[in-house]
Amino acid sequence: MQLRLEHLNKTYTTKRASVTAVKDVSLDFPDNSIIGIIGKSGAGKSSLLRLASLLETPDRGEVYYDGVRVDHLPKKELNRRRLEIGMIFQNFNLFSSRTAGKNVAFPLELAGWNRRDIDARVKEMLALVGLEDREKSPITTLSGGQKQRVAIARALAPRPNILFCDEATSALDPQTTHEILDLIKKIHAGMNLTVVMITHQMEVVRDACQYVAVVDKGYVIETGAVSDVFRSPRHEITREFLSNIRREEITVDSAIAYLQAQGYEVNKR
Ligand SMILES: Nc1ncnc2c1ncn2[C@@H]1O[C@H](COP(=O)(O)OP(=O)(O)OP(=O)(O)O)[C@@H](O)[C@H]1O
Repeated sequence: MQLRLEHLNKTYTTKRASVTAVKDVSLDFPDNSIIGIIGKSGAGKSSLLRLASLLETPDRGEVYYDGVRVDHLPKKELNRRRLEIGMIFQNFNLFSSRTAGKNVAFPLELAGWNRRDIDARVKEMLALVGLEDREKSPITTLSGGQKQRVAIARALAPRPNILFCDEATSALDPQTTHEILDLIKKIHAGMNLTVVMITHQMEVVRDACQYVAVVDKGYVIETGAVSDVFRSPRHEITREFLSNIRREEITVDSAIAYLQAQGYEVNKR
């Protein structure tokens, strides 16, 4: 699906203050791409995601899915559009009283699928995420990575054509993050799906996304293909995100020094 945002604005007013979280945001990415939206805490990423995923309506501006305007839809039409949207979250948002299989079944029950089709789809989705043997497992017995796999299976079970990921790997260790991003990329390659990832980690953008938008103080300050933005970032905030990943990367020399200190013989060739 092709997602287009035009001049979106959103202001939240509380008793104490009024905050404009999204300011004149326009974005337009190719069909079925993996898009990263990166920004610091409070930059407006989640607010933007809520507008793009139709959870909230903008004060001004427009949201288009495949060229059709979808903000401010009447309730019935909005509910129909919601079936086209999958979402996964940092804290998984699974039903802890249900098994893995029953979590995946939930949106299909809501959509009125019959029992036989639900059972078959649950098995298919759990196999897709590598958890075919955990259908009957209570959620509480699963690791963080396994929980996110169940959440992905649940989000994609009703065959949405866009998947929003809200800091989906932020609660996971680096190895599990890597595995979940690989899974999302594998699934994306096998189906007609646009993926929008909200993140504060440039590694996630580097490892999984084709396009990126950098958000700061409500504005999109830089956007483009990931390869172009990594090669020649134009904005200081983007450069800061990039230098953060470079600092965290293990250099060959530091890895060799570590292994030698552990008593290993290292052949530098
Ligand atoms: N429902 C709301 N009511 C009032 N203010 C809000 C609401 N949602 C967001 N804000 C404000 O809008 C600004 C942007 O918040 P938002 O959560 O979108 O940023 P973010 O980039 O997702 O941050 P984080 O990574 O910390 O979640 C913040 O100043 C926040 O306090």
